Amino acid sequence: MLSVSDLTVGYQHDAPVLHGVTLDMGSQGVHAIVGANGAGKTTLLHTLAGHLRPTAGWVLCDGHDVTGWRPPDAARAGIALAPQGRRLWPSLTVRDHLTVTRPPRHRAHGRAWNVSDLLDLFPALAARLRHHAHQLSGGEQQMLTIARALRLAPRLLLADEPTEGLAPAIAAHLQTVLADLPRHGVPVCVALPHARSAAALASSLHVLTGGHLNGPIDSHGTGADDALRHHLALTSAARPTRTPPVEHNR
Ligand SMILES: Nc1ncnc2c1ncn2[C@@H]1O[C@H](COP(=O)(O)OP(=O)(O)OP(=O)(O)O)[C@@H](O)[C@H]1O
Repeated sequence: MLSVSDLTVGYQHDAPVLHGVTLDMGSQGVHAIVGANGAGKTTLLHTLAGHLRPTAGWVLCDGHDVTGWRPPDAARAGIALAPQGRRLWPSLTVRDHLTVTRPPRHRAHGRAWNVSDLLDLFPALAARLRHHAHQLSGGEQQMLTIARALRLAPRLLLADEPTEGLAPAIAAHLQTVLADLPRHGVPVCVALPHARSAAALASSLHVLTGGHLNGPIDSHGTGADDALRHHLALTSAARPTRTPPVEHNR
């Protein structure tokens, strides 16, 4: 549903962070953007969500040119961002976060998620409904960040480093939830620093290095040249144990 072509984006006009990035995300699966700190993952996701305006290239949504769109335009098209750093509202409770967030009117809807659906997805939040965001653990805050984004009934969820700083067991739980979202009708684009966790989660991987995007590579490493495969350390141990829903929407 969302694609970018030859995209150049930066914060200063003469110093682009992303160079000629081309990426096609279909309406299924989990797409991972893998890159080291500072590679430009957030820059790419923020451009998709309308927070940054490219200096060159195109953004297409359902085949329409939406280059330079603003966040409300992206939200109306069904793009929801679960941002790095979570950006929860400290004075609001968990229940408040889930009830004040609603899909914008006059927009393209994905699956509707009511509060009980979200508590089924994240049972740990059920006991925390009256707690304020700042009283939650890091893992609970991340669950709430994803749950809040799902309340927008997205057609595509952008998740920026959702497992950053979390204990391995909590990170694994969140990865499982994200990997299952396409089965609930929500494709995902997730930015992650490590290829191993991305390979366990995603149906296709792209790698950002030096502002250039490589890939797609499927979860078996197909599509990677030898140098990139070595870089990713996509060994058999890194492969998912489930059968991945590899898609061919390009
Ligand atoms: N608001 C900004 N103003 C100027 N430069 C920025 C800004 N935000 C990010 N950058 C620069 O853009 C580059 C890419 O940053 P970005 O946050 O997109 O990377 P990232 O891959 O998400 O990194 P991380 O994993 O550390 O979050 C970095 O060199 C960063 O310093």
